Amino acid sequence: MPPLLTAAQMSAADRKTIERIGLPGAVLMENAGAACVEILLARLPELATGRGRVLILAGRGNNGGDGFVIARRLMQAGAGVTLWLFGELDHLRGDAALHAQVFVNLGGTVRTIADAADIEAGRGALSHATAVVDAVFGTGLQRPVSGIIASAFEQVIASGKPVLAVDIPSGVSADDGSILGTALPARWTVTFAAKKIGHVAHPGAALCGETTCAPIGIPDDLLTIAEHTVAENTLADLNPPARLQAGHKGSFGHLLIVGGSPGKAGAPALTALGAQRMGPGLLSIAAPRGVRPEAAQFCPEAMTLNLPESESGEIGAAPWEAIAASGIKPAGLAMGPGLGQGEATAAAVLGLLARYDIPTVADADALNALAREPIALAQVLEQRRAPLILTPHPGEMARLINKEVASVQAARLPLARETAQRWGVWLLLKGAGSVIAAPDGRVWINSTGNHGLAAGGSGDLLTGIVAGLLSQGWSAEQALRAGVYWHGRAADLVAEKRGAAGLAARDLLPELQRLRNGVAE
Ligand SMILES: NC(=O)C1=CN([C@@H]2O[C@H](COP(=O)(O)OP(=O)(O)OC[C@H]3O[C@@H](n4cnc5c(N)ncnc54)[C@H](O)[C@@H]3O)[C@@H](O)[C@H]2O)[C@@H](O)CC1
Ligand SMILES: [K+]
Repeated sequence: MPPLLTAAQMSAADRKTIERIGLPGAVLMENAGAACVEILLARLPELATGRGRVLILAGRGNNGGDGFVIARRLMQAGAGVTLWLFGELDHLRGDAALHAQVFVNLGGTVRTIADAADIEAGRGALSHATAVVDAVFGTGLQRPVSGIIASAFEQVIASGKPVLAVDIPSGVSADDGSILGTALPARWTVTFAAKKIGHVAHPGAALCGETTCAPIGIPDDLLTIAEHTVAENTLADLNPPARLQAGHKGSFGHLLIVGGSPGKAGAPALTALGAQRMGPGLLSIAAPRGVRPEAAQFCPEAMTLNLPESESGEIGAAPWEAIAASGIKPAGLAMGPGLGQGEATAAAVLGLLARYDIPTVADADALNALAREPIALAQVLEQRRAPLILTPHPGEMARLINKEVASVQAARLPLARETAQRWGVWLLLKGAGSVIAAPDGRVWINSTGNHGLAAGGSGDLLTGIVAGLLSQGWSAEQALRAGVYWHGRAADLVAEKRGAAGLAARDLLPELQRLRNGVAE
C-alpha cells in the first residue's frame, strides 16, 4: 500500500521531477489542469456543448496556476469561463504566471477579487455557474483561510453549486486532514501523482467528495517514501501468525474480559461474542457478582467469574483477588465495556493494569476511569512492558486529553498520534475514518465501515475482536489493524445485503468469522 504523502513529500517529488528528470514544472501543471478538465467534462458533459458556465476561483500560488490551465482548456472546449483571482495578476510567479499569461493571451479575462464589493459585483457569475472550480490553495496551505477568501467560500457553499477541488479542497490540511479556517467542500477532488494524508484523514476527507488521483508525469520511484508517516489501513502488509493446525484450546490463548454493571450486562457479553469469532482458545467474563448471571446467558461458551461489587452493584475493591483465586492465567485482557463509572472503578482499572502486564485493550468506562487519574495512569504505564491499546470514541478521547469534542474532531490525526507517542500506548480514535496510532508515531487511517456502526454495542464488539486476536499472540499492530479493518468490513458486508441503518452488533458475527478465516474479504 503506497503511503499517503505530506505536502513536503509531494513538493520534494515535484522538485526532483523538474530538476533530475528535466520535465518542466509548467508541463506538470498542464497535465494537472488537463486531468481536472477531463473529470469535469465527464461529470458535466453540457460544458463541452457550450451550455454550461464555470466559475474558477484561483489563488496566487501553483494551485491557482492549475486553475489558469483549467480556465484555458474549458474555454477552448466551448464552456463559458469566469476566473476570480484572489490577488494581482502581476504578482504571480513562475509556472502560474506563465499559464495566466497564456490564458490572457487567448482572450481570457481575469477578475481580481480584493474585497466584498468585488464579490458583490461578480455575483452573477456565481449564480449562473454550472460548477465552481476551487484552485485557491493546494498543498501550500499554511494558515487558516479567512477574510475575503473565506467570505467567497461561504457564498459558494450557500449557492449549493457543485465544486471541483484542484488537488485538495482549499482549507483542508494536506498533512493531517484538519480544517484550517473556512474550507470549501467539494463534490469532486482531483489530486496529482499520489493521495495526500488530508484526502483520507477526517474531518478533511469528508470534504473531498469523489477523489481521483491522476498521473501527471512524476515517476513512481520518486513517490516512494522511506519512513512510514501515514498509510491507509489495509491487511496487505500485516503477516499475522499462522494458526497451529494441531492446536488445542490451550494453544490459542485465554482472554479475560472485565466489564458489566447493573443495566449493562450485555456489553461484556458482546465483547465475548466478538472475541469468540477471532478464535481464542478460552474466554472468561469477570463481572460484578450481581451482573454475572445475566452476562453469562449471552455467551454459553465463555466461563464467568464473580467480582466483588460496590454498594451500587458496580465493580468493587480489589477485583484482582477474585481473578487470582479463580486460577485463570489470561494471555490477554479486555477492560471497560459496561463497567460503569462507580467510585471503585478507577482503582480497579489501574490496579488490573499494574498487576496484569499482558496485552490489554481498555475501552469505554475503563477510559473514563483513566481520564480521572492521569498521574496514576502515567505511573502505571511507566511500569508496564506489555502493549496497552486504548480505543476511545471522540467523547472519551476528549475526556482523556481534557479537550472539547469539537477540537478532538477538528484535529483527529495529530491528537491521536501525539497522545499515543506521549503515553507510549496504541491508540484507536474511533469514528468515521478511525485513526490507528502507534507508540512510535506511525499512523494508519481506516476506511472500512459505515454509519450502521454508530449504535450501542458496536464498540463493545470491537474491543472483543481486537482482544481476541491479541490473546492468541497477535502483536498489538496486527490485532488492532486487522480488528478495526474487519469490524468495518463486516458492517459493509451486512450493509451490502440489508443496508446500513438498523445494524445490530450481533449481525456482524458471522461475517467476522468469515473474514477471520479468509472466506470473505
Ligand atoms: N511544480 C509543482 O510544484 C506542481 C504544483 N502543482 C500545484 O501546486 C500546488 C502547490 O502550490 P504552492 O506550493 O504554490 O501552494 P498553493 O498554491 O497551495 O498556495 C499558495 C500560497 O498561498 C499562501 N497561503 C497559504 N495559506 C494561506 C492562507 N490561509 N491565506 C492566504 N494565503 C495563504 C502561501 O504563501 C502559499 O505558498 C499543488 O497543490 C498543486 O495544485 C501542480 O501544478 C503540479 C506541479
Ligand atoms: K484547491
